[in-house]
Amino acid sequence: MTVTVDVGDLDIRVTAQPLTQEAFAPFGDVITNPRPDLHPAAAAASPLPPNAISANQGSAIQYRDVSRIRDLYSQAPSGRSIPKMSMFVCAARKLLPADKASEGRFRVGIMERHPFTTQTFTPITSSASRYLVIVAPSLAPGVQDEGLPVPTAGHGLPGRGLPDARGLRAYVAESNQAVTYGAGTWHSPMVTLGEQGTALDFVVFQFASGEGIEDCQLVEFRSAGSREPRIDVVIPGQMLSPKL
Ligand SMILES: NC(=O)N[C@@H](O)C(=O)O
Repeated sequence: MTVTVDVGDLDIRVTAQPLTQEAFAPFGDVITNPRPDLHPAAAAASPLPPNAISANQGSAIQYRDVSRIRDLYSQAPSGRSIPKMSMFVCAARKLLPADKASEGRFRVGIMERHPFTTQTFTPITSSASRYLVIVAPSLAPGVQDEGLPVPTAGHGLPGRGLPDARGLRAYVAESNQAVTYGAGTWHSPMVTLGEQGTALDFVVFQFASGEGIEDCQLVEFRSAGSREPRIDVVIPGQMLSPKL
């Protein structure tokens, strides 16, 4: 089910920032090797981070609980779920021109949420290597979202309410970072960055019931009259240039 939201003459420009756990914390988790400097061979002799253990006869480091996974379908109308692993092959999006020639701009027309489950996107080696993570907090409940089921109990959930475009945040992720959207977190469908014709492949893990309205709720931004809604993310030039 798609809810159409009239954003009137809203004109928003958000500049994307690098994806870090600290910046993204209100919306979910970033999963990346916390100590790329630490080789498993050295792990036996060096102190490890608190969530790490030496594993596989000393040939690996295991970092535990790297992301919160939630299955809240016991609170859904269906009351059932199964774990789902899928793959999304995400084409690099065409960006719009921005104020500076080096920058790119992405117009956000649609947001979605999975109210009863976290959703983890893990990139795997592909022709593209960066992506944009766009999220928004929830507004207070209103008449337009009355029909959308959400969990009523659970610590730290956004709860009811349509996306608050004024609170939009955008992050540029590298291919060594996976991201978990918190249950019920409004987010844009994946935006791969890179040359046209390239794509970034993701292994995606979530729970689902098979009931459309429980699994994925969509919002489309519209503007009264003929004008397109202006909810834009600006990607700074240095985040678009290939890595050295
Ligand atoms: N995030 C994204 O690209 N898509 C999804 O969340 C989906 O379930 O379709």
